[in-house]
Amino acid sequence: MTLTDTQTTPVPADLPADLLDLDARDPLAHKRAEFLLPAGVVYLDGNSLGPLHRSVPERIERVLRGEWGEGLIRSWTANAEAALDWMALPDRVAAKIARLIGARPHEVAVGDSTSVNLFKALAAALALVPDRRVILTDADNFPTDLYVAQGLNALLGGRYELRRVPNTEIAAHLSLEIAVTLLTEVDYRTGRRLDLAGLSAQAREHGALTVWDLAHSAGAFEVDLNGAGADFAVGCGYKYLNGGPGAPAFLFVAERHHAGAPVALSGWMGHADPFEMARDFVPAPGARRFVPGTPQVLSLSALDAALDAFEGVEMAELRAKSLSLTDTFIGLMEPLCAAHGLMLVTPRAHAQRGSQVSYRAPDAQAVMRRLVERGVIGDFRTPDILRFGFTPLYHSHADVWRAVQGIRAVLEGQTP
Ligand SMILES: Cc1ncc(COP(=O)(O)O)c(C=O)c1O
Ligand SMILES: Nc1c(O)cccc1C(=O)C[C@H](N)C(=O)O
Repeated sequence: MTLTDTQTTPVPADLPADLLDLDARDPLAHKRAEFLLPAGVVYLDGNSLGPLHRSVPERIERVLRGEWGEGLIRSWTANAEAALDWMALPDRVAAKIARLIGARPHEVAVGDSTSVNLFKALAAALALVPDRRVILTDADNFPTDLYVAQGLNALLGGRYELRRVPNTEIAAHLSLEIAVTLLTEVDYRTGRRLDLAGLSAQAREHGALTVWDLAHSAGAFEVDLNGAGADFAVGCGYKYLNGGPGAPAFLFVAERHHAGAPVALSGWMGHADPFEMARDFVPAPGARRFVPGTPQVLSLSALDAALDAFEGVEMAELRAKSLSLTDTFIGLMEPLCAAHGLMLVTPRAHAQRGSQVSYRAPDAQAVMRRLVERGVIGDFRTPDILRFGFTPLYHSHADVWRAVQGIRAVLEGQTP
């Protein structure tokens, strides 16, 4: 299959004029050409794995042959003045992510997986509220968030209660018992978006700390962690940030916690001076102390290159387009829902919607399998969810139209 400049994809002949007009006025339309996508595919799964950014293959080639092949170990420190040294690569990537999530560069650490960063964040947060014993979370939180909390609690002698409540009832369950709220801003199944600012403020009023999972937020719309007074956050590098499979994740630690938050995984690369080879851990300044080991240079380089897609992008514009895409999709899907028994589970209210649209559907797994065969790539999530992710950097309203035509064909049992 060839990877193509998706700008060459022809506009469907039957595209309604209002959608054509929305695409003609799209201030982000030029971004589409930066991504390499397979021809004939409508890719609605960038919320699981972002596509390949045009700059990545060239960057990886340069890192492989030039920096690794030729530079060898010298590349850890070479060309620092030109910001090309590997040692400070995590910091450069952190600065790019910081802009997208309303953080300052030294509040963001990049490395490890989201799960590992959840562990570090939760361990630090719990230690900062030593007199409380309840972790409040969403009953339907992403499994890794629940498993990490369970594992950490077991390590801590089982002294915490993991209180799981529906994500519509978090505020009602805040009390003086809660040590930490462990919440994912956008629900991976339904696409429901929580009120990060409001819940952070309410948690603070109750003396609880917040750990936010931004897996389905970072790069999808503007996030303002400091504006919200959030304490800790984590997120994935391979979803809306397009860093590639297994890309390093990020961890946000608000500056006010740097001095007091314990570093559970205190490794040598989080030391203030790793090559001093000192016997005792002295943390590096800022959030970098939370990345214990050697930076993952190849995957960090891919993420670094892919993040340039956000350069010059106004996040409010990104959000406006995301809402326009999801509104259009919801509207076009309405007759199909009525005819084929699909139920929209994503909130219609903009403030409560991430950048995906999901439906409960009869026979959802088989429907998604047929959709993928037709080139409309979304996700099936248990037990009966069809999930479609929209990414304003490379989707057009014409893509939404194409996707709905594909869904109609599958639901009506047409053969490709
Ligand atoms: C909400 C959420 N958190 C975390 C993860 C992933 O964590 P990790 O990067 O450790 O696989 C995902 C997706 O896999 C997710 O949807
Ligand atoms: N991380 C993933 C992987 O390694 C394989 C397949 C899917 C994923 C995902 O990211 C799943 C995703 N977090 C979700 O929201 O469903």
